[in-house]
Amino acid sequence: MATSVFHQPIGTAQSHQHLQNSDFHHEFGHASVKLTFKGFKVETGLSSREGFSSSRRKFGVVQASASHTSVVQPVSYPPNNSTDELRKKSSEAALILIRHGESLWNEKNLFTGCVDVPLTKKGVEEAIEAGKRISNIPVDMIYTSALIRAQMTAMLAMTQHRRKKVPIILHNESEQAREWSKIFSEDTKKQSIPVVTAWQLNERMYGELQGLNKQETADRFGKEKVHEWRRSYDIPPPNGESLEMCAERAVAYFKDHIEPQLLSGKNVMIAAHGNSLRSIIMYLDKLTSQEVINLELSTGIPMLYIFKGGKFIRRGSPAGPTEAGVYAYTRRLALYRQKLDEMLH
Ligand SMILES: O=C(O)[C@@H](CO)OP(=O)(O)O
Repeated sequence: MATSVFHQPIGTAQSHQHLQNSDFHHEFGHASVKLTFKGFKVETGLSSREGFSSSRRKFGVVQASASHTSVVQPVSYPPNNSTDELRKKSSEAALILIRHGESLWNEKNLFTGCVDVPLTKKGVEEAIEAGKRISNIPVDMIYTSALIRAQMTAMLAMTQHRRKKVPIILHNESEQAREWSKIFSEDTKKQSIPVVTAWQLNERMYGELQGLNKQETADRFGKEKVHEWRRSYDIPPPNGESLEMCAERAVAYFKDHIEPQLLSGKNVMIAAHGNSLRSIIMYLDKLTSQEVINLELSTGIPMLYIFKGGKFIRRGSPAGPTEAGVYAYTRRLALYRQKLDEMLH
């Protein structure tokens, strides 16, 4: 079997060869990935200055909306710069990314984009399986796209979580929606995980390809043209979004809304889509526009990053609920595991 990409430093030319390997996404899902947890010491991704300053700049917006919600604990920054630097250095949190399980249009091989299609039975099973893999990893906040396939995936995955907190979708679309979904028990709030839905995390908008069969489109316009529409970085499909355009809104959302949560020590799960997640991974792993072309994500396979000292450290895909190695990554995760064991036994 080929070496897993997680045996290799992601930031090297060699590892990008691995990213280009078409086995890449299968390897995420293979049980042997657990070996890769041992001695993996590569730091990749964000050198965060730019990201954080932009996060801070827009942070008022996050706080303003969070303060109206019933379950999100707003995060706040200390005013003083040196304390801020210290916090940046000391904070650590888990970030789980998951592409939704198979949808009914994945099954039919149709371009889906922003069409709101549900999961197949296989997709439901994939989401549950994904949930088992991450069932011991703390999750304090969930972000999903506005599309049902990502939301189903997040909710189904959480049915498997050992902590048994209840994921609750926040409704901030109007004052009335906020009022009507209020929770009046602090205890119940503590046993909840806020789920934020954001259109910015949606699949790229596929324009006039939405609803078309991928094979028939390739037969009609040529395999190369269709590959260019599907995987080039900056060439949009007819009247749709290029990956670059999708990245503009998805990565901006990540920087402005999700990074501040990670920075405050919240463990975050994002359930989204092939292309919105490819653009976020491009940012986290600092892939070039050439490298991202060959990055493929499987449906329903969670990917774990540790956010530490202002950097994203890629940890691969948790092999299963019994994989103790996952928790050795950071002291906080180890403590969380210990507490969880004490609580549940
Ligand atoms: O149809 C879509 O919306 C996407 C994801 O399924 O397809 P592609 O992999 O071609 O970007």
